[in-house]
Amino acid sequence: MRKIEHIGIAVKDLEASNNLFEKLFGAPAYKEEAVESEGVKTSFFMNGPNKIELLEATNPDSPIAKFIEKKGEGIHHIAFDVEDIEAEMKRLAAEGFILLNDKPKKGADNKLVAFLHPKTTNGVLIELCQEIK
Ligand SMILES: CC[C@@H](C(=O)O)C(=O)SCCNC(=O)CCNC(=O)[C@H](O)C(C)(C)COP(=O)(O)OP(=O)(O)OC[C@H]1O[C@@H](n2cnc3c(N)ncnc32)[C@H](O)[C@@H]1OP(=O)(O)O
Ligand SMILES: [Co+2]
Repeated sequence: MRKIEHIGIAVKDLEASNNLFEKLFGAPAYKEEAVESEGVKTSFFMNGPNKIELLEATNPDSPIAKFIEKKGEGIHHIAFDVEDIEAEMKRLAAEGFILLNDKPKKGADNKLVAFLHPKTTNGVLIELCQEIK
């Protein structure tokens, strides 16, 4: 794992949160993207070297809808940039972490992604991200 790729924040209303984060950072989201397989629409902000992903649920079964129902809005996951996602998944599985995917899947912002179950990572949902070249 290299650096933090992004921090994911679960929000109820993407448009309202886009306005809020635009005021916070002084610059608008550089991208909006829906990811149907995850039941989310997302927006991305850069602040210096830091990337923030806002996520709104698009259906009641979405992980974001369930998370907001239980815990409310807030930090949902931390994503780490990896060079070789399949090798990293294999390494982490051998270390005893529970992976939520058998293989990498297409995420947002041109990434292949995979998740580790928060019950094996001190209650924090971890995402692995590999840039698609
Ligand atoms: C846009 C694409 C991509 C990107 O490119 O960046 C994304 O970021 S997609 C983000 C949304 N997708 C995901 O989160 C996929 C991975 N998540 C899951 O598979 C599930 O959400 C889960 C983590 C397995 C939980 O699902 P499930 O067991 O069905 O939900 P429950 O509501 O029953 O929760 C069980 C248990 O887990 C706790 N939980 C749930 N989410 C989180 C979280 N984000 N962080 C910490 N803990 C979480 C939840 O509170 C429950 O705990 P207990 O109540 O103590 O049992
Ligand atoms: Co993410």
